[in-house]
Amino acid sequence: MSTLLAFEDALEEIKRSASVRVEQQTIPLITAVGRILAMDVIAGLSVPPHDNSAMDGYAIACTDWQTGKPFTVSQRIAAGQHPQPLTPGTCARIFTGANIPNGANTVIMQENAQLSGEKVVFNEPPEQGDNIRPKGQDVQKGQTVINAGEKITPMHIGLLSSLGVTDVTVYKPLKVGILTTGDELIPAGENLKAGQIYNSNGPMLSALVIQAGHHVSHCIHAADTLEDTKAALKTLTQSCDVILSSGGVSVGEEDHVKGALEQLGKVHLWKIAIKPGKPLVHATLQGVPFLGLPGNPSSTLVTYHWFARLLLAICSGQIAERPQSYLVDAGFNGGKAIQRDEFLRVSIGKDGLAYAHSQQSSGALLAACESQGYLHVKANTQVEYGCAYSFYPFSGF
Ligand SMILES: Nc1nc2c(c(=O)[nH]1)N[C@H]1C(S)=C(S)[C@@H](COP(=O)(O)OP(=O)(O)OC[C@H]3O[C@@H](n4cnc5c(N)ncnc54)[C@H](O)[C@@H]3O)O[C@H]1N2
Ligand code: MOO
Repeated sequence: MSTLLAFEDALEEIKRSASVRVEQQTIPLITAVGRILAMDVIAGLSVPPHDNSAMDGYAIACTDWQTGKPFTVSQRIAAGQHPQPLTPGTCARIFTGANIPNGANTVIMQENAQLSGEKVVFNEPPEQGDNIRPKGQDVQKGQTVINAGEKITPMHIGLLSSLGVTDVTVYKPLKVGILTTGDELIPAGENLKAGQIYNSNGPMLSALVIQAGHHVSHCIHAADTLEDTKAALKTLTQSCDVILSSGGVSVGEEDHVKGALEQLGKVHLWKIAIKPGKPLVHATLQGVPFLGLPGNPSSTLVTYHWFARLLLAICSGQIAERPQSYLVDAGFNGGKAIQRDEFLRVSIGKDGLAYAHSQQSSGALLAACESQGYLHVKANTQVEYGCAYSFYPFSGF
């Protein structure tokens, strides 16, 4: 057990060794949702660019207001018009979004105004700044609004459009190669023979990679031989920025991934103190980062979520952030403590407590589908009812 690398140390090691693997390109903003920004965006103007009205109403100078005083309407300002300075002692009819005229410093909403012939009376004393959205309230000119490495969201597209931005410099999508191994595996659609099972990790890994915004450039299935594994790895190094594999990383005679890596590249780490997912391997093959995920489907899922996702994020130019988590009290007592960090598949009950799925085998995938996230139980810790543990919802990965 002492040869296993601690969970946090393994995360640090992968973070430290990874770097951006993709080039930059400039694309129209409207097509950029989900892409990774390659340069900070600095606001070239303030938003809003001028003080403007938050309400339909009347703009006045606060000091002109007196109880019962009738105001003459000296101008009408609709959104998009350039106002004249306010004639002292008068009011301006103004509409939502219209610029505030020089000399006015408050807007009274029309519901609080009384028309009296051609004039208007305001019953309540206004406060300076009422119903005015000041210049730069949203964004100040010169402010950094998005940092390089952030994933562009629909909100960013709106914000950048408000700044007049039409194009952004982003990273090209990361080309990810996927290798599955195992003579027992056949693709869905074929008839199962004795001893065979369907390949589920290949399609799951493809989906995880696509969901994260990367490009699956090549999927290969290798037979359980050293030669076939090496041939597949050579092909993938030629066409991919990063390679992920599933299976063949444990100690059995049929496990050839680690052996192939040792012959073709450099192995940085093997075996981590986590459950599930212990025999994870991290290597470099002719400059291409490689992560070999254990073949048990839940081990593949957990090691993808924690390690592959991080590696792909950094290689694609993204800021490497730990998935969102919060503390949740356990609604159960766990088994005895083990010397590995454990990621239990759990759901949050109506009482707000975390409940472990009854099936925690690393070979079981339905349990993950029926759960909401991971409860992180640190090495040498026993889960106790009512004690708090970090809960990582699947939606944060
Ligand atoms: N003597 C030991 N045996 C094992 C150890 C150990 O320390 N000593 N570790 C166990 C642990 S923990 C894990 S996890 C597995 C990982 O083994 P591999 O990564 O070498 O994976 P395989 O042996 O190839 O497969 C394991 C399991 O998963 C199924 N599998 C593999 N690929 C797929 C796929 N694409 N789709 C669906 N299912 C897949 C495979 O059929 C096996 O049942 O090793 C333990 N053994
Ligand atoms: O480390 Mo393995 O994934 O427990 O079965």
